[in-house]
Amino acid sequence: MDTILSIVGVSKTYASGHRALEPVDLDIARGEIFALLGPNGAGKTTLISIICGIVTPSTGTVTVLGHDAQKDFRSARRAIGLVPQELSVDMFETVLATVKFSRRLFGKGPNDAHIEQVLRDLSLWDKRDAKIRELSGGMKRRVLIAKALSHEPEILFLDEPTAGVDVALRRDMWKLVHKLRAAGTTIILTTHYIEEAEEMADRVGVIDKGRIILVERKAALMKKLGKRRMLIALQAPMTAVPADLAAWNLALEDEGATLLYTFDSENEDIPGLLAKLGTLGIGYRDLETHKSSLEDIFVDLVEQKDAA
Ligand SMILES: Nc1ncnc2c1ncn2[C@@H]1O[C@H](COP(=O)(O)OP(=O)(O)OP(=O)(O)O)[C@@H](O)[C@H]1O
Repeated sequence: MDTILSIVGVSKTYASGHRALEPVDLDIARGEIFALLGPNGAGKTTLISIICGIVTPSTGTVTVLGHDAQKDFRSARRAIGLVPQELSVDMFETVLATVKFSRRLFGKGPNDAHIEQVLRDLSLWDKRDAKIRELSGGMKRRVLIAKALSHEPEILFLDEPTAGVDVALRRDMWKLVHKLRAAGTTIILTTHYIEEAEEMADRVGVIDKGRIILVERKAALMKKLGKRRMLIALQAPMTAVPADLAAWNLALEDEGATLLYTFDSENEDIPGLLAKLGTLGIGYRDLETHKSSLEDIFVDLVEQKDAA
C-alpha cells in the first residue's frame, strides 16, 4: 500500500481527564476514500483534529507524506485540507477574498484559475462577491469546502460534511468527492450518515467510545457481515416451522402467514429451500428479499460490542 498518512499509537486524554481516544493505529492509502463512522462523542473529531495538528495527542505520532504532524507541523498541514464541522470564517468578507486568503495562509502563490474552478464546482462562482453573512447556511458550508480546497491539498478531511444540509448540497458534495478522487485526492470523512459511507467509501473504520472497533474494505464488510432476509408469504398460515425445514434458519411472522428466512453469503440456499417447500406441498404467494445496509451492520457491531 502506498501510505500517505500513518497514525501510530495515537491516544487522547483531555485536560478534564476525559479519555476521548484509546491508542489508534491506522494507515491511509494514497487516493482512497476512507469513512470513519461512529456515534456522537465516539472520538471522530478528536482523531481528525490530532491529524490536522489542532489537538495535541497524549501519545503516538502522525506522519503525513513523511512529515511528522507535530514536529514538522507546517509541511504536514500544507498537504491537508480540512472542512470543519463549525463555521470559521469572517462574516464580513466576500466569498472570493475568503477563499483566496485561505490559499495564502498555506504559503501558496495566487492561482486564480484554480480558485475559479473550485468556486464553480461548488456552485459559488455567482456568489463570489457576496459577503459570507449574506449567504444561506448551505452556501456557507460550501465556502468551508472551497477554503479547504484552496491550496490544492493532497488529503481532504470532511468532518460531517453533510450534517444538516439539504439534498441538493449533499448530491453536489458526493459529485465533488468523486471528482476529487478521480484527480487523485485522498479523502477521509466522518459521518453519521451511513448512506454516505455506503455511497462513497472504499474503506470504512468504525469507532465507538474512543476505540476503533473495525477497519475493513466496504465491499468485504458488507459481504462478511451483511445479512439477507427472504420473506415468503404463505398461501395458508402455519402454527410452527415444520421439522423437515430445520436445515434452514427460519422463523414465522405475521401470525404464521409469513416464513422468514435469514442467511448470509456463506450459507445461502434459496433453491434448496424452495424445492423443499415444493415437496412438502407448502404453497407461497410471494417472495421478497432484503439485504442489510451498512447501517444494519453498523448497529449490529456497536450492539455486539456493548453487550460484550
Ligand atoms: N476539548 C475537550 N475537552 C474535554 N473533552 C472533550 C473535548 N473535546 C471533546 N471532548 C470529549 O471527547 C469525546 C469525543 O469527542 P469528539 O468530538 O471527538 O467526538 P465525535 O465522534 O466527533 O462526536 P460528534 O459525532 O458528536 O461530533 C466526547 O465525549 C467529548 O465530550
